[in-house]
Amino acid sequence: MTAADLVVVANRLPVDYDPSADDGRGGWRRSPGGLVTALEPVLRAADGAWVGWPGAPDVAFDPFTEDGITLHPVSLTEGEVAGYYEGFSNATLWPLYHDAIVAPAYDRTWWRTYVAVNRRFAEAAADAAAPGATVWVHDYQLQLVPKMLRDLRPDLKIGFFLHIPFPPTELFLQLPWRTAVVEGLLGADLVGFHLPGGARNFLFLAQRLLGLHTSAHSDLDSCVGTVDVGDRRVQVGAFPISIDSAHFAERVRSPHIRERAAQVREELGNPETLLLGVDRLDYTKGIDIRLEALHELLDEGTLDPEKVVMVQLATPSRERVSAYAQLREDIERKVGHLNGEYGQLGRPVVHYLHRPVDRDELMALYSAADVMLVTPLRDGMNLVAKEYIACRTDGTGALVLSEFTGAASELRRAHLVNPHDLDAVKRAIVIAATEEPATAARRMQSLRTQVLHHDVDRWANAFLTDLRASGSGTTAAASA
Ligand SMILES: O=P(O)(O)OC[C@H]1O[C@H](O[C@H]2O[C@H](CO)[C@@H](O)[C@H](O)[C@H]2O)[C@H](O)[C@@H](O)[C@@H]1O
Ligand SMILES: Cc1cn([C@@H]2O[C@H](COP(=O)(O)OP(=O)(O)O)[C@@H](O)[C@H]2O)c(=O)[nH]c1=O
Repeated sequence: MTAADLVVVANRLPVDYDPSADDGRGGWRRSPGGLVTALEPVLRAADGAWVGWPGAPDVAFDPFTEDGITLHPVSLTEGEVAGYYEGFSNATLWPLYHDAIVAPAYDRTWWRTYVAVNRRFAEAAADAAAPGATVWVHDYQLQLVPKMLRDLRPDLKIGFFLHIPFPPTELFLQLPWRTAVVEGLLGADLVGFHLPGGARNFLFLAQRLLGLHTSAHSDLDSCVGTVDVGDRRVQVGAFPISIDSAHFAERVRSPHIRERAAQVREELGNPETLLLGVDRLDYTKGIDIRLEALHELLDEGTLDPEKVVMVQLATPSRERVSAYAQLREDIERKVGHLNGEYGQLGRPVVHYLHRPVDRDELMALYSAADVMLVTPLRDGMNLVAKEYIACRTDGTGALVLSEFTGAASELRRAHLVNPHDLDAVKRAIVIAATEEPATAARRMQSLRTQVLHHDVDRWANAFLTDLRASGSGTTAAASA
């Protein structure tokens, strides 16, 4: 395999290996989550390489090419999946970075596995990159890779982007390995976050934990500051991610998706109001909140069970992490209660699917739904909110959106809610479902303008342009 000029390094490859697929012969399927949705079109256009885990333990594959991208699988043992992925990434960092919605666990053996696996990713990236290449490292699972990779390959341009929120500094300071994480990230030439707040928190920590000289700017462009690390100047910026908006807007118009959207409404009994939720089954997503809101609205008679139907897709996620197993029980109990009290024979009020749904079916659902419910307690961005808007090509539809998503900072005309305030969520659902059509259309028009103009190409270009320009500026150490 020839080395690539642009290399993406992420925990997952864009495809997951499922050993039980195809009657036990094994097969590949699309990986879950918004990171893959966002990066796949960017890398395909650049003929780049992607370094990542194939999603199953104890399998090893040589590099191969899929759809124009060279994939470099990184093998993990069962024990490494438990310590690095389920443990340190998803039972320590994920809850800590999402405002400690569940308590983060601090386990020294998980940390040691995280260090060892980060080193393996850094070595794989060093092998995949051509001389002077650009390497773009992604997300909380790989925060040590930038420094490890710089030590191996000082010739590379190294960028890092965090897809989840960067936490308030007092929460981050709980992490026993906080200094090593900040040092790891500072191996990059550019460290990017969705929002300026995350970038500012990181600048503060670089100064506080490592005593480094930092400067912050309040200008409107994407760069919010710099950190001087020896003779290098690291840029720190905010780059809100997006979707391939034009692709969604075009594909949703195809006849088979339109027909499927009409069929969905028909199959659901042509409800007056179709509510939709689309999430990984994650405690950050606030699925329980929207179910509670619906339950109370039905209890008090504000919504009529004859006229409203909710569809909730909940892709299985991180099922061996205990908080996720607990969440599944909770959500399924709530769905059962709602249907037990308000469903009819053959006509539940909540249709709940616990499996991944493919993109065309998802677009048909976006197209069919009157109100999209996006109510996370915390979310880095939330691409689902943007996908729904891109699919509303006729200008109808309404979005109820948590203030605590990254998307809320751009989608100001959505029905913004504080998900901790159940009455506010209920009010927003009712307003979204009943708003006068001309007012709703003006809202949707403004949301569509935002999403169609700020697409994933713009995000990637902004990041890569700043990355390629990084390294300028003289630090005190360099001029001494
Ligand atoms: O790989 P998994 O453990 O199955 O999780 C799926 C992905 O979830 C997270 O996605 C985030 O990235 C999105 C795109 O930037 C963003 O919109 C969303 O708010 C985030 O939650 C995670 O960050 C990825 O690494 C995972 O692959
Ligand atoms: C439920 C479901 C989702 N998708 C796709 O997954 C991503 C989700 O991205 P988002 O940023 O909203 O959140 P996370 O990354 O999961 O934290 C989005 O592109 C959805 O279209 C899917 O393809 N199929 C599904 O069933």
